[in-house]
Amino acid sequence: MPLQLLSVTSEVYPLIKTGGLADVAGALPAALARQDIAVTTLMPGYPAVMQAIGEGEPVRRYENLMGGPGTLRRGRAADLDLLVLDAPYLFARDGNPYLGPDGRDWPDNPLRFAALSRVAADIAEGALGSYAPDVVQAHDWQAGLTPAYLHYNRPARRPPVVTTIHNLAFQGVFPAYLLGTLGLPAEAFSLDGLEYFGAISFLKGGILFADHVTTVSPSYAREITTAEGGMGLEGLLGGRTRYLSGILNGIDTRIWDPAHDPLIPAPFSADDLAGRAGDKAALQREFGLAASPDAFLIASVGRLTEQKGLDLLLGALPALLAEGAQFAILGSGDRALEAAFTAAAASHPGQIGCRIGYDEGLAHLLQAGADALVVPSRFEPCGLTQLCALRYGAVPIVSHVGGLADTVIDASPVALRQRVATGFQFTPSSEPMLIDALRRAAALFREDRAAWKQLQQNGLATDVSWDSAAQEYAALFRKLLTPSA
Ligand SMILES: Nc1ncnc2c1ncn2[C@@H]1O[C@H](COP(=O)(O)OP(=O)(O)O[C@H]2O[C@H](CO)[C@@H](O)[C@H](O)[C@H]2O)[C@@H](O)[C@H]1O
Repeated sequence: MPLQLLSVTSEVYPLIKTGGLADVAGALPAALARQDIAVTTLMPGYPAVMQAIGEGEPVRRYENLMGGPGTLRRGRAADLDLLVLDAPYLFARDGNPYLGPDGRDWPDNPLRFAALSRVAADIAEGALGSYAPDVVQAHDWQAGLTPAYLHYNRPARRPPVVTTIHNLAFQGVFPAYLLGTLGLPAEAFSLDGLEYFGAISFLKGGILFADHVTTVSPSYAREITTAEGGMGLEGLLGGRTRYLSGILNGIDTRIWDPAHDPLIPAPFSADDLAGRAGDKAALQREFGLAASPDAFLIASVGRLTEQKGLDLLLGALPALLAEGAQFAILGSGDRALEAAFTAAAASHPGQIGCRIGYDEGLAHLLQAGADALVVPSRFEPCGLTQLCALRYGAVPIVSHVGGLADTVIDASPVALRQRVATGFQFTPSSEPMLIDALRRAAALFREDRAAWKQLQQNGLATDVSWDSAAQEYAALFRKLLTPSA
């Protein structure tokens, strides 16, 4: 009988995605299945999700869930076993799951995600009868109240809960007066409860009341216990290091497979990188760059935010152009950064190309056609784009933080000699050090193509699949079920 895991998440690829959380929640179930773990995913019934499961099978009805009715429906979509919280007054809104059309957080976000966590706790307690999980995995602040409800309710059945932090920058902090509305007792407003600088924090609840906390890389697990990386929660996290671990993310190697990728014009593999030339030409066409096979083409893909250090990249563009390099960027986010990269492309036609928006196909083309992928993050819990880059032969140029530090081997003279390097790292995350790394990369590309090809082949040979992460999660879940643990 497989171990039954309830995964609680606010987004799942390919049903709804704003960031890497969706990729992880979408890919882990298949990898865990190979470890004899059956995952059921609880998520909100956004319109796209309701459409994907149709009617589903109603398994529980709520007359009053945070102020309105809801139905929990069982269904299957995208190869996932789903429990969907169909509560139209909370979730029947198109577009971004967290933001209204004005780009601001929905004002009722605390109610929306408390409802998700409340239902998760009910399922954990055994409310469904037909299904009761052995272990619960609560992802990010949106599921953070799950172990808090279990703590304050003191149910007879209380399976272990693992809280997984994908990004400590988002904590779900809301006014304390909401406690009653969220169905939490007044005692929860305390230092050893949800209280956080005079407000309440959903993620604090997730950390405090979980049996174990994971984050998505070993380095980030360390960084979040420091004043610099802990975002105000370092004290709590530092006091719980016995229950805190970092498990490095993978990527879905079926979706990201350069030998069989319908989203790129020319397939390739580690043994035969020749196809990349066709992909590079297509990328140059698509981004309006000069059709030059020998130009050093650097790409960037992701959310345009300060976290990702894209303001540093903006400052480094003149140096990059001075190296004769080309630059292609795909992303969306901060309006000022969107405007700045759009303007940079307009003033450097043929050298800089920019696409604002979200586009899976272009993301694949960028990875397949670019010579290098730059990720200059200020902090990075894991990072998925550099993993895709490794698998696609786009040499990653990354800051030495979090999961970036854990997944890229810098092309130091020793690593080059030993033929183990996979990319370039720089530290600290500053403009001068980024420029230095870009210059190092440009020089190697120009002067030693054999060494460059070795970097690409080492990247392609790196295991970026979910297999070892799934083994680590499986070992953790099983340990939590062992009485002596
Ligand atoms: N405009 C666009 N068009 C197409 N595709 C786009 C895109 N913008 C982003 N993507 C894709 O979305 C994914 C984002 O992955 P990241 O690791 O950068 O996630 P993010 O920072 O959101 O997530 C957080 O959670 C993840 C998962 O744990 C951590 O890896 C990460 O460090 C943490 O910040 C990548 O697969 C990327 O290709």
